[in-house]
Amino acid sequence: MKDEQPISPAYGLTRQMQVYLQGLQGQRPSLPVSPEALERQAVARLKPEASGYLAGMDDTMRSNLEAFHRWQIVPRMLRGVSQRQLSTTILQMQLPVPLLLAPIGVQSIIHPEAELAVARAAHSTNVPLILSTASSRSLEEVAQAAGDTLRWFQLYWSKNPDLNASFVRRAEQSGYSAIVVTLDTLLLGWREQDIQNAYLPFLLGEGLANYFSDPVFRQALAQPPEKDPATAVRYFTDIFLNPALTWEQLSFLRQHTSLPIILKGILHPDDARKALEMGMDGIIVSNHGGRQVAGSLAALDALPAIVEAVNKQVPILFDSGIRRGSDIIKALALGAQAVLLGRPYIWGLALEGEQGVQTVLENILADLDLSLALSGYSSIAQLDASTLVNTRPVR
Ligand SMILES: Cc1cc2nc3c(=O)[nH]c(=O)nc-3n(C[C@H](O)[C@H](O)[C@H](O)COP(=O)(O)O)c2cc1C
Ligand SMILES: O=C(O)C(=O)c1ccccc1
Repeated sequence: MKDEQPISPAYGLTRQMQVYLQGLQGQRPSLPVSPEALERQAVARLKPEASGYLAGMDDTMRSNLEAFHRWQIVPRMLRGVSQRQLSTTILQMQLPVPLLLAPIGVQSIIHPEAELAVARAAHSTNVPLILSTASSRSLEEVAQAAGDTLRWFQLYWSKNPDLNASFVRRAEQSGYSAIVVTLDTLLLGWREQDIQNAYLPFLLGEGLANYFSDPVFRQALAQPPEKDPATAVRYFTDIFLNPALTWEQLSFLRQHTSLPIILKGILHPDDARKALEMGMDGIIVSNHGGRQVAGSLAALDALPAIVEAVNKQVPILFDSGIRRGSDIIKALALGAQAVLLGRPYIWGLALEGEQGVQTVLENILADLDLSLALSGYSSIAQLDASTLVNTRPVR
């Protein structure tokens, strides 16, 4: 697939025709094409604990989706759109598409192949990935499955500074080319479904591959995790989140890596300015898919003011609520350089493993390509505020 150059000048059309031609042979897509149907099917397939874990705060998730609905694309005609340019450059890294896989932890509760299936699908579609610290497979194994696909490592800043430094060193050695520090999860939010189900995957040892394989983590234990998993899990729960973290400590990380550092979970323009002050290389505007603060603003509603505050000094990425190609267009038009896709690829993973992730990615990219062309654009670089109208302004 990669050699076939998945993002051809007519990617969307090629994908459409592939599906329609299969239809002539009596085959229909096995995976639901609409994200809403995909979610329904995945949720029905998963165990209640796993689908409960995927959920977030209903009102914040709804806000994320509604914010996209308030912005609408104004298509332009006859501007020559036979060739489309979807690639972009961020921090001197070439992204084939303005889309990355969001870091999502503990994928073993979704599918036995977990992050390996996702990494293979990222490779076959040439979509960059961001690996969670809390992955079910080690960052080294995932790197191998991802081959030469662009990859970044997401860091949960633990209470053990040596462990943080070790994670960063391992990521550097395994070809991860940026460190994404997640700021919005210094504690886990009040997650009603998980609490109702009395379910936290880590306590069952899920999602701890990077910890259990880490020399610094292992040194802190009297017995290796294989011998005494209960104590290892307890040590993990003691250290893995660090609510004492403050801006000043970001300089520690700066000293420990030459990789670009990108802060994930920014929602206020003053925090974006603070990131610039601290010499950070990029930010991700995100409300964590509505999983942390019930009643928080939609991530998309936070984007314009942050774009203004950052004033092009560092790249801005966006996530929380991306479901279709048109959502990508809207986030880019509002000033993001690229977006992260979260739950939709996990729904694909739940239903069809690697193939499911691949199909979800092929579909959203085909949709993006066609929607871009039909809106009158031959390059994502042409998207700007004039692409959109805000039909229902915020109260
Ligand atoms: C099940 C689940 C686990 C997640 N785990 C992580 C994680 O380990 N690290 C992180 O930075 N973000 C994590 N996120 C947040 C995503 O990276 C992303 O911000 C969010 O899913 C985007 O919203 P969307 O799902 O609406 O696309 C997780 C999200 C979900 C749904
Ligand atoms: O569940 C999450 O949203 C999340 O970000 C997380 C936090 C700790 C470990 C794994 C995932």
